Amino acid sequence: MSFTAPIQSPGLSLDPEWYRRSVFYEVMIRSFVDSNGDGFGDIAGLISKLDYLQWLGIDALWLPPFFQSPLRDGGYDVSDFKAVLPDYGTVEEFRELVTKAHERNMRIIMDFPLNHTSDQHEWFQQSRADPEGPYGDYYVWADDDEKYENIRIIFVDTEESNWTFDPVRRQFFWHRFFSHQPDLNFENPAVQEAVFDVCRFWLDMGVDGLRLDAIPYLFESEEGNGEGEPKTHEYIVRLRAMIDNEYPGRMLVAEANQWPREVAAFFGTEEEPECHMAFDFPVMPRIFYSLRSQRADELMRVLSETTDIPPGAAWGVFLRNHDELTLEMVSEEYRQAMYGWYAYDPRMRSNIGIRRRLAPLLDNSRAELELAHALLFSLPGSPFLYYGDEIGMGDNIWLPDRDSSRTPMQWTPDRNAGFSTADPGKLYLPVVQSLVYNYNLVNVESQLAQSRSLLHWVRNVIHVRKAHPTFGLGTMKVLSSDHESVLSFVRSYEGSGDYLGDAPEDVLCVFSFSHNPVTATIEAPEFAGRRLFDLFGHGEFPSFDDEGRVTLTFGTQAFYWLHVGQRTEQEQGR
Ligand SMILES: OC[C@H]1O[C@H](O[C@H]2O[C@H](CO)[C@@H](O)[C@H](O)[C@H]2O)[C@H](O)[C@@H](O)[C@@H]1O
Ligand SMILES: [Ca+2]
Repeated sequence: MSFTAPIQSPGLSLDPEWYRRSVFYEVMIRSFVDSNGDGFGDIAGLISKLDYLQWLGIDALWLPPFFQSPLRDGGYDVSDFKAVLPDYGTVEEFRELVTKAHERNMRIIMDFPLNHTSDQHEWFQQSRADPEGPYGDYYVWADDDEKYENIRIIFVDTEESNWTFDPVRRQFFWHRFFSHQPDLNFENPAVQEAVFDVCRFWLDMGVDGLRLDAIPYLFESEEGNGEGEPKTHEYIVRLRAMIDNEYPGRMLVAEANQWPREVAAFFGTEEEPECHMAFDFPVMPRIFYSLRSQRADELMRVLSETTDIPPGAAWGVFLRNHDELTLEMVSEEYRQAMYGWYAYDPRMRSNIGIRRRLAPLLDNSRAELELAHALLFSLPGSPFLYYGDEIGMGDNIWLPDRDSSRTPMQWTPDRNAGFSTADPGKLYLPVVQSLVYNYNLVNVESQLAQSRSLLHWVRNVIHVRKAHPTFGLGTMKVLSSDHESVLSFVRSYEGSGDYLGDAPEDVLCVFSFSHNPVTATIEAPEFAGRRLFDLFGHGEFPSFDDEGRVTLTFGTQAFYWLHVGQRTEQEQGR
C-alpha cells in the first residue's frame, strides 16, 4: 500500500478544500496544442500553454481520457488504463505535466471511465476467449439478451439494445454506451480491486482528483433501473475511504446525469462520504432555457430546491463540455422548446441533446455570453470552463457525433490556427473556418490584442470571483423579485476564521434575462437599510430601503454582482 502526504508537490497551496475555491478548465489533450507537427495535440503542447492557463486564472485542469485507446469514443473507450496514448506522449511526459502544473499551483483532475472498457482491452479479449480464465467474469455476460429489460438505452442514436452478441464467446455482453464498450462486471471482486489499482497508479503519479465518468451505471439489478443502485454507492464509499486513507487532499467528482436528489446521493453522507464534487446537470439546461424564454422562474425553482449537501462537498457548475448539451434533465415540453431555439438543424442534435459549442448556441451575442458566464461564476459550486469557450470558439456540425465541438484550439490567425505545423489535411480534425467563427477572426492572439475582447472579459470576471471566496464557499438564498425575467440570489459567507483569513461577506447577484431593458424590485428584509456596491468598479448603487427592498434597472440581458455593505451613514446616525 502506498501512502502520500496531503501536500503532494512543491508549489501547491495547503488547502484541503482547494476544489471549492478552484476555477476548473476542461482541456482535451488532443485538441489543445500539437508540439511535434503530427496533427495531434499532445502533452508537451499542453505543458507549453500552462502559462496561458495560469494567466487566465485557472486553478485546475480536467483532462478527458488520455490512455491507450482505439479512439472510437474520444478516448472514453480505453484499451489500457496504465498507458498513455502514444499520439499524446508518454507516462514520463504526463508526470512532467503534473510537476509543471503543480509548480504553478495548478492541479490536475484525470477522467476515469471506470464503468466500461474498449472491446480492444486485453481484459475483454481474454474474457471472450476464455470464460473459465482469470478474466472470464470481468464483464457482464449472458446467454440471451433478456435481463435488465427495464434499463434504458443512453446512446439512442446508435444503439438498439444494451446487449450485443459476441461471436467469439457466443454469449451476449452488457454495455450502457457503444457496443464496442463492454461494461465491467463490478459484482466481481477482482474488477473492484483492478479499478482501485488503476486509481492508485495515477494518484501515485500525483494527479489531484478523478472525474468518475458515467458513475451511476456500475451495478445493475432486475429490481432497479441500473442508475445509482445501492451497490454502486457502497462501492464509491469504499473508493472514497481508500482515497482519504492513502491520498488525503485528493478529490473525486461524480459525472451523474440525473435529477438533483439522485446526483446529491453521490456526495454520500457525513458518516459515509462518496464524492467531493458532482456536476450540476439539472441547473445547466435551465440557464439556456432562461436565456431564450426570458423567464427566470424555472431556474429559480431548481435553485431553490437544490438539495443540501454534506459539509465540504461542492457542485461542479458548467455551461458546456466535450459532450452534447444534454437535455435529459428537462421535461419533454422544455426539451422541444430548446430543440426549436438551439437545434433548428437536425445535424445539431445528438442523442438527447445538442452538439454545439457555447458561442454558436448563443448566436455569438456578447450580452448573452457575459450573462451566461456571470451565472457560471456565481452559482453555488465551482465553475468548469470548456477549452476555447473563453474566446467564443465556434463548432463544425458537419463533423460526426460530438467531434463538432472538439476541433483544434484557435491560438493565432496563422496556419492551422497556430495549433499545429502539420499539413492541414493531417490534423485529427479540421480547424473551424466558418464565416463567423473562422480562426482568422476568433483566436487567442487577436483577443489578447483587444482589451475589450471576450478573453479579457472572462479573465477579469475569473479574477473578481477569485478575490471573493464567498462564491466558492458561501451559501445561497434565492430572493423574490417582481419581474418574471429577473433572477436574484444572495451568496453569504461567514469567513473562514483560519489562516486563510477570509472575511465574512454577502454578495447580491442579480440577472435579467429580458431582451429589453427592465426595472425590478428585489426583496431581502434581512438587508433593510444596507448599501450596495458593484464588485467590479466599486461604484455605489441604490441601497435597500427600510423594508429591505431595492429597485434596480437593467440593460438588455444584464447582471450585477453587488457587495452588501453596512447601513447608510445617515441611517447609522439615527
Ligand atoms: O464513455 C461513454 C460516455 O461517458 C460519458 O458519458 C456521459 O455522456 C453522455 C453524453 O454524451 C451522457 O448522455 C451520459 O449520461 C454521460 O454519462 C462521457 O462524458 C462521454 O463522452 C462518453 O461518450
Ligand atoms: Ca503531436
